[in-house]
Amino acid sequence: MAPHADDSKGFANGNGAGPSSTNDLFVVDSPNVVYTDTEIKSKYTYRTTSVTQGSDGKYVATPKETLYGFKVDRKVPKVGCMLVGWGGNNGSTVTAGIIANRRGLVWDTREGKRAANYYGSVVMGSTIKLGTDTNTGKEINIPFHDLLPMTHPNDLVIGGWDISSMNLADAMDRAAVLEPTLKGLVRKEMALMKPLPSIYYPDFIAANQEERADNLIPGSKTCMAHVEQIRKDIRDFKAAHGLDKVIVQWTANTERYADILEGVNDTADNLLKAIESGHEEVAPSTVFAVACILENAPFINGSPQNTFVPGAIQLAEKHGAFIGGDDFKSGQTKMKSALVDFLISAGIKLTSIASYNHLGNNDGMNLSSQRQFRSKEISKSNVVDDMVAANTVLYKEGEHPDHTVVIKYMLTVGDNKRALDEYYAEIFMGGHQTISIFNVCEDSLLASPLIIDLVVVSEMMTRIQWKAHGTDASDEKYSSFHSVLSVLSYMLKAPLTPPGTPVINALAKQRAALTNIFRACVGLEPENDMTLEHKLF
Ligand SMILES: NC(=O)c1ccc[n+]([C@@H]2O[C@H](COP(=O)([O-])OP(=O)(O)OC[C@H]3O[C@@H](n4cnc5c(N)ncnc54)[C@H](O)[C@@H]3O)[C@@H](O)[C@H]2O)c1
Ligand SMILES: O=P([O-])([O-])O[C@@H]1[C@@H](O)[C@H](O)[C@@H](O)[C@H](O)[C@@H]1O
Repeated sequence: MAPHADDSKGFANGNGAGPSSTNDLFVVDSPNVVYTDTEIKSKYTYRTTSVTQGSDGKYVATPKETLYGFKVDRKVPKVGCMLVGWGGNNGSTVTAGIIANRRGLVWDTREGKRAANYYGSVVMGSTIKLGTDTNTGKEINIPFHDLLPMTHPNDLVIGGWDISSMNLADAMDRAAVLEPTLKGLVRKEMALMKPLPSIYYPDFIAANQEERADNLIPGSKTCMAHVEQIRKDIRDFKAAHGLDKVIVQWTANTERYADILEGVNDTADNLLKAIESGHEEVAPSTVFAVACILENAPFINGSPQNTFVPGAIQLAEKHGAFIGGDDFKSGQTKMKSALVDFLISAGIKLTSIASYNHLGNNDGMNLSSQRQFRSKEISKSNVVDDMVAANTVLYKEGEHPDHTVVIKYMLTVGDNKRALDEYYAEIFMGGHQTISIFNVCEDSLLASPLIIDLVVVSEMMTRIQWKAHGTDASDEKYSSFHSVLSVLSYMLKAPLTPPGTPVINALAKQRAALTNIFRACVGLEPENDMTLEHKLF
């Protein structure tokens, strides 16, 4: 008979319900995992290695085990996704994509018929290794989405804000991303979608954005009324659609960095006071973050600006609200975070990276302004830091490859960004390796699946709790993960992590962290690819 959770005794076998699987695909048969109709509880031994360095400089590595308990709420709620910048290229494209998938649309193109899909979504388009077939020894891989009871993007209710009043059908035309045949199939539904008015503080985005700003909440700088209006919008959206939960994402224009000022945005209290007093250094994206934190709606920043000033992070921690960011990792940088990992972990000394791109969408027009470009330059440059720092064989302390980022606005190519990269490296005995890449990134078609992944994973994280297993399980209460959702890093260029914790940019490590944390929630060991079963016989 399947084990059944009994918190008074911790994890104990009992006469519980049969092992109803987390889904139709699999069930974990283990004394460390118990299923009830509402929860999955797992006991997980987290194995790490603690290292100390003796006075002789020698390292001492000590294997360490920490026992955790995870609890997953199996009830998939009704989820809303509110996008800031809904009328933009990404917002209109992801909305059309979800409608097309929900309705199973097929449309004509010059290359023949195309059907709706979620390609580019790690949750909906990739698989994870469940294990090895007992009889055949072959790998059994399952869709990542089936690992835990995650919400399905087809079920998401989409809404949001934009400083442009354009309805989503016209915004889709303005974006010029999707095939006319597909647009025709979703136009009627999207024409009924109109962004809520938003806050607009001209100094934070390029002046060339002013002409589209015709859908505004009054006030050109921060005030508590703006926070309250956004909170009300979230509540009204939730009520109007009978939602259990709302996730908010910033896919609006890239803002300039805000100065970090003592007494203004350095603490939660000072940030709230600064908003109350209308301080000019509080950005619209930070106002949205504060509103979402106070409304307990997870807020994800898909752009590179420093939305999460120290006061915003402290406020999120204080309220136990989830935040994540920064800057969708969609194309050129995603490639970089994989290629640099490959080169450096192969012992090849990368000495320079030249990353150039040009694009002709509104994002590119906004980035043609230096202060907004600077935000993007930072997020596109820092992505190699962890990989370089980890290899002290190739790089001396403080040594770093030359790295330049150039972004140019060229209207003609529209949303189909051209990314040209050159990776130059030293190899064996004075040789060199030069890798030159020409990468056409259809930016919104690459970013939209990330918006979906960020919603699905963030929402899943609101239903996962953990506890450290001491001697008496009954006294321990479950807690949520830290407010800063660093588990989202795979989708982001500049991953936000809890203060004082390391930033990991290597793409493979980011994906492993995400999949292995979800595996632990059903009591499965991390995937380690040792495949000893195929080596030791
Ligand atoms: N591949 C990608 O497309 C990609 C990758 C990484 C990051 N991003 C970031 O995602 C964001 C959106 O990209 P996009 O191509 O959709 O840009 P876009 O310019 O087409 O859309 C941005 C939208 O935000 C709106 N907006 C601006 N300020 C606003 C405010 N204060 N409140 C509400 N709406 C506001 C604009 O009117 C516009 O409709 C940009 O910041 C971009 O840098 C995009
Ligand atoms: O994700 P990625 O392709 O490296 O980066 C992209 C940049 O190349 C592009 O210039 C910018 O407009 C997009 O917002 C995105 O940030």
